[in-house]
Amino acid sequence: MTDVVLSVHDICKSYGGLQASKNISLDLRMGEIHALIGPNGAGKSTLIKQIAGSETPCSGQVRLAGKDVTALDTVARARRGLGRTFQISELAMEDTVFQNVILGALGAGGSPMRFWRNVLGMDDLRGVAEAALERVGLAAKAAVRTSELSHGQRRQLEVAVALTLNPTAFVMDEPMAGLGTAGSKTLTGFLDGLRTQAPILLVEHDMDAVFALADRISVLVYGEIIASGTVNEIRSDAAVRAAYLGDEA
Ligand SMILES: Nc1ncnc2c1ncn2[C@@H]1O[C@H](COP(=O)(O)OP(=O)(O)OP(=O)(O)O)[C@@H](O)[C@H]1O
Repeated sequence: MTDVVLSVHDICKSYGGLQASKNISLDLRMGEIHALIGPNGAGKSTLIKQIAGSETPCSGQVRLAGKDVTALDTVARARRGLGRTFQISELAMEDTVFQNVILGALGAGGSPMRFWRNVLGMDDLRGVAEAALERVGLAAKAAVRTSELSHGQRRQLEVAVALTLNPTAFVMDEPMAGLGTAGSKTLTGFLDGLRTQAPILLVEHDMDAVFALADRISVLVYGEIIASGTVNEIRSDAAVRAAYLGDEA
């Protein structure tokens, strides 16, 4: 049996004359964190959007848990187990932590009430939300207004929202963005423990976090994967050092 949970095959995407994805193939395996790194404008977000379903590739295929999901929209992919967190937070800052988890779960269900009423009663939904908050360590903050959370706690709350759909894979776009050194360290520890629940495709510029977390790293430059390997392989790759890492390696 294959341990590949999520994969893209030969994805191409153009915006006018600009080729943002050039024949990209990569996979995410059970239990791992696979980091996707590269300079600004390399095409990381474009690839993530095609995986999540908010952009359609010109050619190529996205597969989730062995099924071709290329033709499905974001909601359908979320229902099939794709958990996503965003570069820019989509949380409702004036709502409580608990309301965000409930609303997030309802929203991810598409036409909210209809979907969830078919699947879960309100008590069950509360239970799902409470379990998700417990899992990310925010149970004690359930009644707190979201704007009062630290940036790091908001990231954990986004993960809690994603957890309500019991994801088989996570896709995270720059979760460390906006966090200080201490916040990044805390979130790094949290993500480290999350990979056993569902593997994580992690787009991240914070190289300390990437080197601490990644089982594998793929490097994207000008829409192309120029290298893929373990942390040590990538750190010592001359082309990667020249194109992106420089002294950070
Ligand atoms: N909707 C769009 N229309 C036209 N060009 C786009 C669009 N989205 C992205 N691009 C272009 O595609 C290229 C890849 O952009 P993308 O945002 O995917 O890069 P990135 O690696 O995520 O960058 P960053 O690290 O800064 O977030 C860039 O040249 C960008 O200007």
